[in-house]
Amino acid sequence: MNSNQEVIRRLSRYRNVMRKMKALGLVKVFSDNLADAIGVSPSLVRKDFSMFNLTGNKRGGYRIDELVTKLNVLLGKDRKQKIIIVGCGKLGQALMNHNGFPRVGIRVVAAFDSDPEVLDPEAPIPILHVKTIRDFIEENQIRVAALTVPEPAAQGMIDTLKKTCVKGVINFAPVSLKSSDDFLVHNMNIEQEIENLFYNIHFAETSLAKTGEK
Ligand SMILES: NC(=O)c1ccc[n+]([C@@H]2O[C@H](COP(=O)([O-])OP(=O)(O)OC[C@H]3O[C@@H](n4cnc5c(N)ncnc54)[C@H](O)[C@@H]3O)[C@@H](O)[C@H]2O)c1
Repeated sequence: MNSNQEVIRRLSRYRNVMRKMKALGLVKVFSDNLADAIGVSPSLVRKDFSMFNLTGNKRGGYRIDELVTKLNVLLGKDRKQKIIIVGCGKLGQALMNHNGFPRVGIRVVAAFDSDPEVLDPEAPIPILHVKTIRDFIEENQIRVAALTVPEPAAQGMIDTLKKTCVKGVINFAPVSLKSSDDFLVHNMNIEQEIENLFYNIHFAETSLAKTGEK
């Protein structure tokens, strides 16, 4: 992830924390609170905010309402976040039924599959044939897609999406697909994440054991 993406990810996390604080009745927040909540230093919070002219001060803190509104604009949260899902198998269906999306303003507007058996154009989230995907994307100005097709179909689908107005894909197939300047791919490789977790645990345990030996 490049440094811009890291800042954007932090802004989104600040926003989510502040929405929870607001729901608890809090009016102001300090950089230390946000830093604690997302595990960074207070000075990094202030640096992130000053980069986007988000005002407040060390003593008086930031007004949560104002900051959330400004972050919404910065992150494009004031616009509808429509996504489509490509591949309506086990994972695609799980994402379609995920009730966390509406809470954060994300709307799954349609899903696509190549298997005629799973199509359901009349469903609340219509499942349409993938051959109609380009027209649907252009008509509905879709900018983000979730890719839940089998690995062999993933690159071909990226090539198709690149010819549309889609600008970003979250890819769940276990293949690392490349981003370009105007087309972002976030690869979510669950196997790799679990493997890394095991490696990290193993590394921590063996380092601890070595330290104990000294
Ligand atoms: N199921 C999981 O828990 C899980 C977890 C992490 C990652 N993944 C990955 O996500 C992807 C989907 O997994 P799944 O378990 O849902 O598989 P699945 O076989 O249940 O579903 C895949 C769906 O994609 C459709 N499809 C195939 N080619 C297509 C194409 N060219 N265009 C449109 N649709 C197409 C199939 O008809 C099917 O409905 C895989 O790459 C898998 O490795 C799955």
